[in-house]
Amino acid sequence: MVWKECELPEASLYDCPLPLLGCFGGPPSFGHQVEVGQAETIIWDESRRCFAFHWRSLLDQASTETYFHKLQTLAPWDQLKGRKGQILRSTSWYVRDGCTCDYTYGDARVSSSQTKSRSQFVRIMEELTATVFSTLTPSLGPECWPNSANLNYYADGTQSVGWHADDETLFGGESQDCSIISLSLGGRREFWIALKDESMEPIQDTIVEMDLRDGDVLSMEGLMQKHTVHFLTREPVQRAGLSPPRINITWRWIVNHRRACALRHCPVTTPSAKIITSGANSKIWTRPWWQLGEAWHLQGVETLHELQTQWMEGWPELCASGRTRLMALPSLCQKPLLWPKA
Ligand SMILES: O=C(O)CCC(=O)C(=O)O
Ligand SMILES: [Fe+2]
Repeated sequence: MVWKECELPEASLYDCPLPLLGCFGGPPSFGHQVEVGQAETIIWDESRRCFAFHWRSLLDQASTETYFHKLQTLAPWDQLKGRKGQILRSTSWYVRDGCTCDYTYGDARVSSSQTKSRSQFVRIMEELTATVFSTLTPSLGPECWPNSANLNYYADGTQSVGWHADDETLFGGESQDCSIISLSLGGRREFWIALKDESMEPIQDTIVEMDLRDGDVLSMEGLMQKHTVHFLTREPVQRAGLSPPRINITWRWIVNHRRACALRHCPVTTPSAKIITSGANSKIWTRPWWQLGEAWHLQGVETLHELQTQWMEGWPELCASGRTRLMALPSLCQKPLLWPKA
């Protein structure tokens, strides 16, 4: 789907580089079958700075079955109910590394403190986070992995999530780049994405439909939460009650911790740069590096801090020279990122 260009374009990738998770494993494909582990581009809208990618079967069946079973039985599920008392779905909330932020979803508040007593749940989530992110972004360490995840349990095809954006203040998605990565376990379900109008309603002729199957990963990146809404549909009535259960894990980066959280003033590390170290040289890949080809070599620069202090001054000339486009000088990343030497 190609959306009509936005009249008031957002900052371009050229002016404000953004490392896209969908590009970590090589050029993402557009609209054709890709190899396992490679991303397919679902949305590439530079004018709105909206990007979405789909990895089919990132996790194999043995892993998905194990994690499905463990999470189904051990996650501290809270049932969300509609006005008539019907169960909409169940949710659970996971935070890493001493964060105590809770999460509000509509009227429901999902507390993180309950997860403290659920050390088994935390262990499973740690393991699953490591499995997924060491596959998606092998060159980034655990300090760059998301610091939270929302989990949904859909008992059957009657349970769903209506049109919404993940634009809570915690994640900053209403106004700044915000990556959200979701993993599907269990039954296949249909997922829709659309541009939104001023009243947060989907614009009908922009709807992108896709299937999310067991083991699939979907990322929504850049300003997706500002410009679009998404929807997990109900299954058609005749088969809704028979559809197999599904668990969805949606990882996010909390960038605005709550006032009571000990991490309130701690810098957040997101994968805002891709520096590949090889030998004595660090390279920053140009963007899109598979089109422009040449990578920019940075002698001996190992941390983002060095990169910023040593290179920011020369940045306008570098861009103006047209020699290269730097892949990433992050807005969100306030902490130096260290990459291991090859
Ligand atoms: O279950 C899904 O795939 C979507 C869940 C979702 O959009 C959310 O939790 O915000
Ligand atoms: Fe969502």
